[in-house]
This record gives sequence, C-alpha cells and structure tokens, in this order.
Amino acid sequence: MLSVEQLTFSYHKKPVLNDISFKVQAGENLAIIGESGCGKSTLLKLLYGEYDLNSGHIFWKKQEILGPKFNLVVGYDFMKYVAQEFDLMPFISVEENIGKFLSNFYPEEKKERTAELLEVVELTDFAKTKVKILSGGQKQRVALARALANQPEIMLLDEPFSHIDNFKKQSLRRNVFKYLKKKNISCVVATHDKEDVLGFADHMIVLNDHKIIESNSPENLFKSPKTPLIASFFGEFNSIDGEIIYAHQLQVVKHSKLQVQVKRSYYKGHFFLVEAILDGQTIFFEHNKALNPNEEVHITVIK
Ligand SMILES: Nc1ncnc2c1ncn2[C@@H]1O[C@H](COP(=O)(O)OP(=O)(O)OP(=O)(O)O)[C@@H](O)[C@H]1O
Repeated sequence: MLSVEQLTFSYHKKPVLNDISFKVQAGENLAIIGESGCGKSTLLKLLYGEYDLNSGHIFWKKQEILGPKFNLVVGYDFMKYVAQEFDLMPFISVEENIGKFLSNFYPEEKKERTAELLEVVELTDFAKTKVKILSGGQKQRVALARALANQPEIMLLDEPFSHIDNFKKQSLRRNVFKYLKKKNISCVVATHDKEDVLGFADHMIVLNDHKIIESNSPENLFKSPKTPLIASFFGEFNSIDGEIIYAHQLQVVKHSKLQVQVKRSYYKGHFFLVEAILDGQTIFFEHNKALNPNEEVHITVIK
C-alpha cells in the first residue's frame, strides 16, 4: 500500500502542495485531477522521490520514499514513473527499448514478456523500428511498455495517453488498465481527461489551491459534484438557482417554468449541444436535433 501522510512541498518559496494525505491499495487505480498548474505532476515526482518534502512522509508498504537529500539514486525498483517527457533511447529499436531492463539470463522469458507488452501497447508491427523515427504517440506507448516491463508494484502515470490519437486511445486505455489490474499493480494517474478516469479509476482526488478538496469514487463525484471545478471535469454544466446541473440533465418539454431563448446549436455526434439564454444567463442543454436561433423553448431538469 502507498501511504501519503501530511505531505507539504514548495519549490523554493512557492507553495505547491499543502497537507496532502491519501492511500492507494495494491492493485488500486487512483486518479489525480485538478486544473493545470495545481501540482499533479509535482505530486507524482514527489511520490517517485525526485524532490525532498518540506514535511510529511510517503511510504510504500514499510519503506519510506526519500528524496535526493537521503537517496543518491532517484527511484525504486518497485515503482515506475512515466513522465510527460519520455526518456527513451532513440537509436535502438522499440523492442530493445522495452527489453532494456529485462535480464538477459532468461532470453525466452525476455522474448515472451517483450511480445506481451508490445501487444498491450499495440506496437507489435513496430518491434524492429528505431525509436527516433516514431511519432510522439508511438513514443508514449513505448514508454508505457518499458515502464511495465519489469513488473513494478506501482506505476505513476502523468497524462499517460495525452499524445495518443483518438483512434488508438480507447483500446490502449483498456489494454493498459486491464493489464495493471490483472497483475495487481497499483497506479496513480494524473490526468485532465475524464475518459482516463470513468470506468477505470477506483478512487479520485481533486487538487485545488494546494489542497485535496475532494476524495471519493468517480461515480460519487460525477453524480454529486460539489463545486463547478469538479463538474467541469466531467462535462458541460450550468449553475441554476445555485445548483450544478449538467447539460444532459436538462430536457426540452412542452410546458415548464423555465423558458429559454436559443442562441445556437453545436453538432456533437449523437446529440446537439444547445446554447440558450435563461433569465439573462447563458446555459447549455443537450437535444436530439438542432434548434433555430431565437426559438423559444421550455426546459426542465431531469435527475
Ligand atoms: N521545477 C520547478 N521549479 C519551480 N516551479 C515549478 C517547477 N515545476 C513546476 N513548478 C510550478 O509548480 C506548480 C505546479 O506545477 P505542476 O507541473 O506540478 O502542475 P500540474 O498540475 O501537473 O500542471 P499540468 O496539468 O499543466 O501538467 C506550477 O505553478 C508550476 O509553475
């Protein structure tokens, strides 16, 4: 189990994280969300032992994770960190990069493991390709496979699919998170993308203003977002009479107290997002067809 206890950290004089505590069980998937600059990457780096804490403690099982003041070599064998900048070896092939830290004493196992990981990140066809000619997204997939190669006990992933195109993203997410669950590897994922969280994370923490403002399951946070920040992570929302209402929770009806004037409709695939004015305030709701500008319709909240 990862245990973070009252962690506080600042870069020089600039406070970044204050009194952060949480736990991650073996095999658990924890998502860290928050606005850009709130300290997600810094937190992952601290978990990896890249910096010294101002105060607090981090433990993996009974071992304390220590920063460079106390630990000459940054990092631990049981933990892998995939940063936003992936540090690969450009002049060797994809499979050599993945197998780089696997023992040559067991050539058969090394071959099997490399093949398995190439499949997880869907790069089997690129096994012999030199990393330097890969795209950004392909490099990110190599970095993920390489981090998984030595079967860590915990993975720290910083926006792990940010460079991957939408065609591959869905299946890659499923492969990687399924693999981590199968092998009972814990993971901490910093992300901006709700798709990395819903359906995969067991627990979420929300960082804001140097602190954890929420810690709960994705389902509970989605169903009852307490702040606009949390609601905005999940989708388009409105504040109506002080209540947070998602765009999909508003429906057009024949009669209601809420009359709106349509401004425009945005095509979103299986629905239209309609922008409208309610009592002088801009609101958004979903509808199955486009509505005309200036059209007046009634809406109601369905929860
Ligand atoms: N090496 C550093 N030295 C000084 N300040 C830093 C350093 N790295 C990050 N910061 C600052 O610390 C704060 C947190 O940055 P961090 O990269 O952890 O945020 P983040 O939530 O991961 O952002 P993003 O979502 O954009 O990646 C920011 O204000 C940033 O400017």
